[in-house]
Amino acid sequence: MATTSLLRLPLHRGGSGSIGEDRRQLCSNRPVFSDALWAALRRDALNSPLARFMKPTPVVAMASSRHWVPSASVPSAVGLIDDRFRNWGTARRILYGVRGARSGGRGRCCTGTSNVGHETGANRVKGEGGVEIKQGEEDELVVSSSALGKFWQGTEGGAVREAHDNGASSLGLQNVNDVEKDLDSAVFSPADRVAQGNPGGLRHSFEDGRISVPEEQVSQYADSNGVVHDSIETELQSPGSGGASPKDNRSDYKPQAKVEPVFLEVIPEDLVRIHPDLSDTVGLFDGQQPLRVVEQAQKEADVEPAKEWDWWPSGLQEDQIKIKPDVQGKYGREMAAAIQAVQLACMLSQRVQERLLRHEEKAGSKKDKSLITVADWGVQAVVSWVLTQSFQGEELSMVAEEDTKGLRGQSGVDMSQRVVNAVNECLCEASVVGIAPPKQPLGSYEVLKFINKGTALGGPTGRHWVLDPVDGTLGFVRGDQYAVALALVDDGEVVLGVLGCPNFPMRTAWLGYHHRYYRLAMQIAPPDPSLWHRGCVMTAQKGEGRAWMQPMIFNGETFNEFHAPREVSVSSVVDPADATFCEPVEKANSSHSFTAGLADTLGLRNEPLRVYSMAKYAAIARGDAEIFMKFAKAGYKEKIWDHAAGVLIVQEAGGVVTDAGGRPLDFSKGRFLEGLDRGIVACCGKSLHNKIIAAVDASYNSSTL
Ligand SMILES: Nc1ncnc2c1ncn2[C@@H]1O[C@H](COP(=O)(O)OS(=O)(=O)O)[C@@H](OP(=O)(O)O)[C@H]1O
Ligand SMILES: [Mg+2]
Repeated sequence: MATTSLLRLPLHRGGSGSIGEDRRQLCSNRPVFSDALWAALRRDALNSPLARFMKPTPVVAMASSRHWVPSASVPSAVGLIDDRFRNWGTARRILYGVRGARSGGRGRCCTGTSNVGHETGANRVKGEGGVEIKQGEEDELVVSSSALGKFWQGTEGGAVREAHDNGASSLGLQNVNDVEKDLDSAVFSPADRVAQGNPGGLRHSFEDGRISVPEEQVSQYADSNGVVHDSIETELQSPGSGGASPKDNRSDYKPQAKVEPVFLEVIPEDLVRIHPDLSDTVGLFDGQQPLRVVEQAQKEADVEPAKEWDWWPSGLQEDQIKIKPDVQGKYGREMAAAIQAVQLACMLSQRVQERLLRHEEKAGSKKDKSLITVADWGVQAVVSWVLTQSFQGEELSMVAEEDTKGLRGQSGVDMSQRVVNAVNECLCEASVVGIAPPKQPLGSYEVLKFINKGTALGGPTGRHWVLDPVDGTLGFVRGDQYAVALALVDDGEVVLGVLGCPNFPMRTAWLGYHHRYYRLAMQIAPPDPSLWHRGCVMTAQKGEGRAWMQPMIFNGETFNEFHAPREVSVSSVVDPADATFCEPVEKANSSHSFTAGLADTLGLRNEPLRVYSMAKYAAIARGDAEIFMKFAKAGYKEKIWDHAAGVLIVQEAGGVVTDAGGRPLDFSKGRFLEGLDRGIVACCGKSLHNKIIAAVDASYNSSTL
């Protein structure tokens, strides 16, 4: 049977460091007796890939608790119950580290920051020099160090990186020698070590770079899954606990190292229970188990009080809400919910965009440097909430662009609070789309849970909602076009598409004006609704052969006959000389030179229409343009949420969409459009489409794509 090493370090209750009944209480100046801790950390580390970078150097971990992790970050503690450490039975979260070992900086000691569990947002305390200890049911700290080695990766050039989910956490240590040098700087003198005594009561010695612990201190421990672990029993004590102990006397302790070992965090075991069965973890929060873990996290740690709404949100009483979009067809029920979700979510995105333009809100960036805003998360939460409300008791699988990584940690606290506020601000108006608002505002934990529902993997069977909460983020932050795109994939086929384009006016003529202009104009003199100045929502169901457009709900109005959908259809142009093609605004997303070459070959005379987002599909579906082409750089994998809704709407409006080889796009392979041949070509009709595919074939090999 596989064994992992586990060190169980009982923490003593009482004294100034006590964590007592109130688990949120901070533990200040709680020394963690490092010989014990370090022994635990090193014992397996020395048998891990990290070992070759390490010297047998005891480092003292001095915990002094200062930082409290706000409840908003707690779901992040369970947010990645997926990969690296799944072979654990149970573990508690330990963050330990050394001040100065900052990510990306001039790290002074390779200890850095780590979780002994899976990714828990360690970065938020990195470099802050504080320690936090949250207490679980039992006063016991469990350190399992077997995964430590996995946390670190040696790269080809000998560089050490944190194999942390947050890719930004390179320690900036360039080679093995640097690591060793840095470790040297963290050595505490033997005299210090003697002075420290061996407070944990753990006897061990270092020989040939390996740590050895006397047999009698090692016992076996079986976790709840029956996995047997080696365990070492020793003690951690807080300064005031239990009277005169040699361990208490550490307030004058001063490490000689330039770097100061810092933090340690423990969270209740249940928060980070890891499911040994892989099937429990696939799809993350999609399965029951992980959600239960989140639930547990809420109970244990989310202290945010649920507040009542101060007022009945929209002025409508629940029993007055009668509006329900009446949608027929096989997926009529789903379509009705999808329209409500998109209409409501667009209210949120519009608000956020206005705030961005007024500089009251700002965008952040993701790991891949792409932009993200409150609206990306907020829309995802709102759509997820509406779908959950609409299909209560039914399983909900959602493949969506965002996850909650960027909302974790210290840096994410502020953003997550803004997201929660935006979501509540929006949900309290849910009755405008015919849904009763929640009885009380959602807490941060709930909002993050709704966002996390989007982590499903999709695939060839079953129903999966596919969502791009803000497509065309660049356009969005620039105050330009963007789309909220929701589709339903049933057994691998897109069967329903709803595309909300808040800045894409119903009437094409208005496209000539920048939407900021007419927004301004509207404030001065509100125009007649028949001017169709506002954004639109386009919809289609598979097999209907028809596509629809309705005005976006605006300024808190409720659904009414004006919002009834109007049918749209593609352009009837067949002559390339009269056709207009759309393409992404950014060259980085699609080669403008390649499409210019194609346009030339085909005799397209009009200037390309460069529009952000899936509004391009909307433009084709309603005849504003004839062709949409996207040729990303080789190696870029298109995501299903960037196309699903738009593709169906164009097809049902009478258009043709394929890859550049003329094959249908395959939405059955998970989160990516696997097997896509070169690029995407959407066209108003077959004959134009055939010409483009032929032209691509003729010129692709000589292109630099
Ligand atoms: N390198 C690269 N190549 C191709 N495509 C990429 C690339 N990087 C990102 N993306 C995806 O493109 C989505 C934006 O497409 P747009 O058509 O709106 O592009 S553009 O902003 O008008 O240039 C954009 O969607 P959002 O992230 O939702 O904005 C991305 O999914
Ligand atoms: Mg997108």
